[in-house]
Amino acid sequence: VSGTAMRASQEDFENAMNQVKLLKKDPGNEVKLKLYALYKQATEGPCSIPKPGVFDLTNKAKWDAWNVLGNLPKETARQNYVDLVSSLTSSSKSSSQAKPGADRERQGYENLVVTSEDGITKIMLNRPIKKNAISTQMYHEIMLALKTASKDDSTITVLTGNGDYYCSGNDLTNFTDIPAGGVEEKAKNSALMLRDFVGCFIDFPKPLIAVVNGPAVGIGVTTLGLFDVVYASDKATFHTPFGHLGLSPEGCSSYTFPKIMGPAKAAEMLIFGKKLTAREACAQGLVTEVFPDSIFQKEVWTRLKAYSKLPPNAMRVSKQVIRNTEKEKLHAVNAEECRVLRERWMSDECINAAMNFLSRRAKL
Ligand SMILES: CCCCCCCCCCC/C=C/C(=O)SCCNC(=O)CCNC(=O)[C@H](O)C(C)(C)COP(=O)(O)OP(=O)(O)OC[C@H]1O[C@@H](n2cnc3c(N)ncnc32)[C@H](O)[C@@H]1OP(=O)(O)O
Repeated sequence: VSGTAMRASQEDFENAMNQVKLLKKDPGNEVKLKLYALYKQATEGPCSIPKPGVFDLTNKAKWDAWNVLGNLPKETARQNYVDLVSSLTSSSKSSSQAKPGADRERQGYENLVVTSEDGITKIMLNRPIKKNAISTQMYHEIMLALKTASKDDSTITVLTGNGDYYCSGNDLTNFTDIPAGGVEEKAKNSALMLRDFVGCFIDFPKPLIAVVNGPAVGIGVTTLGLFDVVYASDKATFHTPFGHLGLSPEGCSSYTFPKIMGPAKAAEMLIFGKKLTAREACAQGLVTEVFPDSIFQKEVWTRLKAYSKLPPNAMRVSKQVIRNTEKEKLHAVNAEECRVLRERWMSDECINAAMNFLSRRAKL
């Protein structure tokens, strides 16, 4: 694989890294080693670590693959990485069956349905049997969908849920998938993932609207403080049971919620886990408007279609003027929340709460 015609940007490189995590088919060890080597070369330069012993087969294979790249420049390695990922994703696309309407519906996501129509990109969480709980794969899919939507030709972007729930928060089975490096490694990687995930909401450049079709829990609620507009069905509820789960707030809610509803109301939600009805959430400023469930979809989409026809540049610029004064602060809050959570996830309080749910001893 070579790529000298164009130079891949850091953003292209990061997108390619996300795409690798979403590959449906295992590309095989040879390709994985090549990806590993190009990644190391692109990020660290030529291999300078000691050669592993002959019996350390895996690390020796990785070392060989990296070392063989010699003095290949970092930029070239980055471009080759992007080219290689692109060849993997295009071959997997052409081998999967095209669905009718695929021009408007972006396929390739396992737990999202992403459509673009009437100037609106709709990202729908699509795991209704698990109440749209967000698995690790889904965090990556949502990040990719948001990054793609930020660059497409739609004027506004909507996040919503399929089924009776908007989102039941973090998938608690994420606590069971512990890698060889143990719970510390999992907590470290999860904190990085969460920071990137919330960062995508902070940096989203166009109007971002939540269409909250049903109950929202945990991170499905906290991230609402980073949307521009939140419409809710009167069947929706808003629950952040961090205390019950031995957790602490995320999604910048430790900053946005006190700002939106005042510190006392925010504390009741974020420390004591008080569940709000849609009307209460609206009265406290977290929700823009509540609609009876029977007319929710019709009313909201009629309104959004009208908004999507407004001049796109004016909408973008207005959003940025509103957001830019806060951006640095929001990123700092996000980093601090993730730092605290990394500790929480390793606490007995948190691990016991997750295990109680998973062993069906507790539910919210
Ligand atoms: C070591 C470190 C690892 C850390 C990894 C962290 C990664 C980033 C974390 C970001 C921080 C986010 C925090 C949060 O979001 S906190 C909130 C977490 N959510 C919950 O606690 C909700 C748990 N669910 C429930 O209490 C109930 O399911 C609910 C009230 C939502 C619905 O109840 P109902 O009776 O109507 O329906 P069921 O319980 O029968 O649900 C149907 C099936 O869906 C499964 N389900 C629902 N929610 C979740 C969930 N959050 N995680 C996993 N699975 C969920 C439920 O088990 C049912 O499945 P089965 O049919 O197979 O039994």
